[in-house]
Amino acid sequence: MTLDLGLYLVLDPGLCRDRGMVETARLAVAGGATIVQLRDKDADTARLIEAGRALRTALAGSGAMLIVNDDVEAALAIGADGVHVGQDDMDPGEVRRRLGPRALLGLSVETVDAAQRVDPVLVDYAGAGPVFATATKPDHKPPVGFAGLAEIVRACPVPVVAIGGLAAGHADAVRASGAMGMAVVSAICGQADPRAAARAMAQAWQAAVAAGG
Ligand SMILES: Cc1ncc(COP(=O)(O)OP(=O)(O)O)c(N)n1
Ligand SMILES: Cc1nc(C(=O)O)sc1CCOP(=O)(O)O
Ligand SMILES: [Mg+2]
Repeated sequence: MTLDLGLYLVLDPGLCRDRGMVETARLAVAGGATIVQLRDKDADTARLIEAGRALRTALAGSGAMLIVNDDVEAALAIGADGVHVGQDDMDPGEVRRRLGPRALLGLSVETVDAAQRVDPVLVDYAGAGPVFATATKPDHKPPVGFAGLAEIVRACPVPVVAIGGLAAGHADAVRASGAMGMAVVSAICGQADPRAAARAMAQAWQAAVAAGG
């Protein structure tokens, strides 16, 4: 399967509220999300596995990839397409060793220095941000803005997906930075109609790509 970072949904169980993560993901993928990340910072491995298996079943045949945040053992048990880790999580070399050669490995990079240190032999893509301050991740690093994002993209040897405070209206600027997609939580999870929200974002992204930005 080809890696398409275009519209990367990061799930948040709190923001999905009564609709739940599985239905939110299903609607978002119907609207054009290309990747879904299971991110539940309060769940232990057993709960992540349960949620991830339900997500995997719901997304089967959709073409969307399933990534698990932080937890390699859960990703392996789920049979997910990959794992995303941050600079303060497990070492990428160790993640790759446990994950095997086929699964995807995403790594957060918040600075040019971190981007330069990404090993493309181990890491498949980078999540760069936050572009803007966001209440979704209270412990986020300082916002980089679009200029900072462009510097990170230039320094990074793997494709970059931008994250942090993004909405459909940012597609042109994100694309102009050289990023290969937009990762969002609240712009989809927190919305009354996640499918329509995802469709608006996916269309904005595709238009930005078609415009050659
Ligand atoms: C696509 C993407 N990019 C960045 C992150 C943030 O990862 P991390 O810095 O490890 O923070 P937590 O998400 O674990 O709180 C991400 N999850 N996804
Ligand atoms: C999960 C996450 N990681 C970030 C980073 O900067 O690494 S920002 C973030 C949350 C993004 O949420 P929203 O789209 O609602 O702003
Ligand atoms: Mg993490």
